Amino acid sequence: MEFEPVTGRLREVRVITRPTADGRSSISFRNFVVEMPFTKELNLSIGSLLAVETMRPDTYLILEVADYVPVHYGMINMDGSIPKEIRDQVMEEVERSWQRKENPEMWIDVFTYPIGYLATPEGFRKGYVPPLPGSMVRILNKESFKNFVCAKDGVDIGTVIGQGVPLTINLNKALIYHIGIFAFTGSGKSNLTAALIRRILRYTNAKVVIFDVSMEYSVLLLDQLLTRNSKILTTDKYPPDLSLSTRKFMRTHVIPEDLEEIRKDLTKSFEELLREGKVQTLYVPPQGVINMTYGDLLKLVKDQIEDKYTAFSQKPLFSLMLKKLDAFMRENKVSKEALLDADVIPIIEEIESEGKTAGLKDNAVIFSFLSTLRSYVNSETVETEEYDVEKLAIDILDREESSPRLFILEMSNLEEARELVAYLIDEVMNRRKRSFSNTPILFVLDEAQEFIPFDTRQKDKSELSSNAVEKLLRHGRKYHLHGLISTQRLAYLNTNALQQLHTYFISVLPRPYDRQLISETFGINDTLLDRTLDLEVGQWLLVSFKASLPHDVPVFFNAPNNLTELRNELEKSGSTNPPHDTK
Ligand SMILES: Nc1ncnc2c1ncn2[C@@H]1O[C@H](COP(=O)(O)OP(=O)(O)OP(=O)(O)O)[C@@H](O)[C@H]1O
Repeated sequence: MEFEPVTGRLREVRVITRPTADGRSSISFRNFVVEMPFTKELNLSIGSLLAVETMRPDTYLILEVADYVPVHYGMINMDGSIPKEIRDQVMEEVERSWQRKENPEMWIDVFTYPIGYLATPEGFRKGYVPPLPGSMVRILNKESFKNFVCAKDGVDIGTVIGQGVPLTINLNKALIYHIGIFAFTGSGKSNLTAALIRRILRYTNAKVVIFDVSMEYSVLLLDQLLTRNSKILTTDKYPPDLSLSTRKFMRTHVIPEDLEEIRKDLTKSFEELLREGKVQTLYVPPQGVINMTYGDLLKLVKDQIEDKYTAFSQKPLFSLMLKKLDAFMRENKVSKEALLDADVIPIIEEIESEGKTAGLKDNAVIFSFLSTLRSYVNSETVETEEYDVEKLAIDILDREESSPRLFILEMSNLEEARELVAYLIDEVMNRRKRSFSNTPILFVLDEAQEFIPFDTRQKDKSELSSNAVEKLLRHGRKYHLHGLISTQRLAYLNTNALQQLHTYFISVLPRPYDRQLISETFGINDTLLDRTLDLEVGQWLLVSFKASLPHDVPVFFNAPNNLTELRNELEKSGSTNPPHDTK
């Protein structure tokens, strides 16, 4: 470990306790105040890492800077009770002394907190040993910071604020443990999402499925759509005439201001996408014409038990079937929303054999019920011309190297979108369970509060989408199915889903509740999270829990501008002309 030349001393330890965001309990944070000299050599910023001696020899506690303020001894007890004239005199004197620099009456109070790591002669390890008050505190230099924070051979996703080093992350691991992007509207969520997706497509073998309710990503990832095997799926109908459909495409998509000057090139590129058949209409069945779920079967069997016309001799068998279904679903973690599949056949066979042993006649109702059920689960799906959810799931799961890697699902109707999210995730999960493959699939949910709200409803289909996404986040990892969710309000989100994410990107969240929720989930100091309020568009705090980074250190960084990357790529592929030389 190497350090900056300027050192400080640990002056105070403060423990701050506050009620949790839900008001049910309380949470404490340790804060350490370090005194650093006020000198121009001091190289310190929010997010800098410090090392302080502890009670154990050769063991240093690592602290992260959450805030820092200059202090002048002359003003320590200054308040309104001191006469104005004296106050003015003192302040003028203090103002002059800041210019003189390196005056022992001035210093910097640095507010830090322990991030849960110790530096020992054997290297870094997780843990906490109390530091010794008064002892020396050193600042990790750029190289040591980089070694500790950034993933070796990782993918570059921007620049660490204050350090100027590239922030590299382990993208594969970030994917595995799901990703969340949280920020107030206009902070750059779509920009960061698109920048991450282009890196996922480039550096991993994952397939990406974007549920796009704001119709943004066809533009933000246009270069990827042009150069990769990909699909834009829309519930809208496009006219067969190419120029008319291109015009419609341009009309229905928002072109960011920064791309206005290449509008003509964009039109040509969209025409190319349409000509190549990369834009397809997705057939969504009218309500009710959907495949049977396990929940539907449970209801059918229950109805048989309750039906007064069902023969008494058969009722116990229906009850047995219900019991077996219940046990099967519990054991295999099959939800009621899961589509009914051939896995149910052994239960059908068992009940049939029980019926025969019990001496039921061949024409008993239960036998015809079981036999129609068997034909239903064995039936091949009716081949239709339309590109539907099932065909989409098959394409998403296609293992061929040449199969599409990027799918953008454009959905302007929210209820339809929720249904689609639920059916597609269920269909992909069920098919993956039956035919395993380890190609990762990432589902991207923008405006996640619409799909996994805190308060779900059956009526607007949010119950359906929320259950499916929760299942994806809870169990998807086993099947290499992952989620990236982005939202502007955490408070409106299903908290069960939130707890499954291990990589968080946070920018400005104006509501204290949202920030508190994050600090409690990850045990990050409130003061550090409050600094996200100062972030500018495109600046983020990355928090990872055993995922993107080698150590769990919250890190502030500048994200790349996706539109610049898009323009560069379009230029490289000859889709746009290089900008005119203005020199
Ligand atoms: N890293 C960045 N560098 C430069 N510009 C950026 C960066 N991130 C975002 N921007 C710009 O800021 C603006 C808002 O970004 P973006 O649309 O991604 O925000 P958002 O959070 O998704 O907004 P909304 O919630 O309204 O969809 C855009 O013009 C975008 O190009």
